[in-house]
Amino acid sequence: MGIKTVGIVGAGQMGNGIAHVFSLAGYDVTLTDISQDSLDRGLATIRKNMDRQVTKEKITAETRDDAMSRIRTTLQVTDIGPSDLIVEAATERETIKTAIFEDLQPHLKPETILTSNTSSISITRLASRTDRPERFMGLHFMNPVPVMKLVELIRGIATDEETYQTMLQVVDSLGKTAASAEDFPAFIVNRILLPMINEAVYTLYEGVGNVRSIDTALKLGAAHPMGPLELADFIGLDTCLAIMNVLYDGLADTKYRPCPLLTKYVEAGWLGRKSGRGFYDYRGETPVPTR
Ligand SMILES: CC(=O)CC(=O)SCCNC(=O)CCNC(=O)[C@H](O)C(C)(C)COP(=O)(O)OP(=O)(O)OC[C@H]1O[C@@H](n2cnc3c(N)ncnc32)[C@H](O)[C@@H]1OP(=O)(O)O
Ligand SMILES: NC(=O)C1=CN([C@@H]2O[C@H](COP(=O)(O)OP(=O)(O)OC[C@H]3O[C@@H](n4cnc5c(N)ncnc54)[C@H](OP(=O)(O)O)[C@@H]3O)[C@@H](O)[C@H]2O)C=CC1
Repeated sequence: MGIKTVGIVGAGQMGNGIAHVFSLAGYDVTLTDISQDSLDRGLATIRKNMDRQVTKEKITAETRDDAMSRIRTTLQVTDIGPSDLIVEAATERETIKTAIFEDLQPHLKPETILTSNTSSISITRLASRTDRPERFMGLHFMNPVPVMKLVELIRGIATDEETYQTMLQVVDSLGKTAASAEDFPAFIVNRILLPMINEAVYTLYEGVGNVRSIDTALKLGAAHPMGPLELADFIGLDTCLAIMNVLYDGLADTKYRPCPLLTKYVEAGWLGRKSGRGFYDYRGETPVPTR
């Protein structure tokens, strides 16, 4: 099926990045969120990131203006019902995602494809709560979306071949590369990445190193572009904890036990960059380690 219109749920760091790449690729995008504030911030971020691409001569000012004009925002999730493709990118909590799909269902076209950008939650289970498990897939972008080349494609047990082929074409049209993963907790990237981040938090918790030494060690010693604690702050510590809990519960193996220090940061509301404080404090000129 030809995809022209895309409805995106959640205007947070992933949702606005996903709107950015779809609109630049020529799709008509409608972005929805539960708060006007998040929609305003999401649009401002898209504009800022496109401005940066103009400055770096990756796109022209005209391309940016065309793309921005293809993005609409709405507080009513039902407004995105008539889209050809839905990308759900709301908070990483299964009850939230399920409720969104339930609210959307009566407003969808029969042929609409549903996708979730979930980092870890079972696609089969999310799909089973909708009226179209055969047209439901995991479409997992990486952060920052405009920069990272990969999109993981996850088929649920019932996803049909046509939907999979359509989504392969969509990923290609965005200039990204797809990697297909089976539907097991946290798929491929986060099955490997999050235990590493969790281990970095244990390394901090046990006093093997401080925030700065752990990040410097992995950046300069293993050529990672960001240290694991800096990356955790970038992803969002709430999201990191949610992914570890899905791994721990879904695979029933103690090796995925979330570090108590990660839980403590989340309980404090220190969620990383998005809340101004995490393993680093971002409220001043330069980030300052909190341990
Ligand atoms: C949790 C999940 O479910 C899955 C995940 O996403 S896990 C997270 C995966 N992501 C990562 O691992 C990111 C690791 N970090 C990096 O790769 C790099 O630090 C980074 C790309 C984020 C920034 O790179 P950097 O070199 O430190 O900064 P910077 O020079 O500002 O940016 C590099 C390029 O990206 C561009 N860029 C950075 N952020 C951007 C954004 N949000 N939008 C558009 N362009 C952006 C910059 O303009 C720059 O472009 P040029 O190469 O043309 O100069
Ligand atoms: N962060 C990352 O690096 C990555 C995250 N992901 C996944 O993407 C999804 C979003 O993550 P991310 O963007 O980081 O999270 P954010 O917290 O930045 O954004 C989530 C957004 O969803 C909104 N939201 C919450 N409930 C609803 C709802 N019922 N309807 C509409 N919008 C809602 C939130 O609004 P409010 O703020 O008002 O609550 C917020 O604006 C998650 O599933 C996450 O696992 C995937 C790849 C990478």
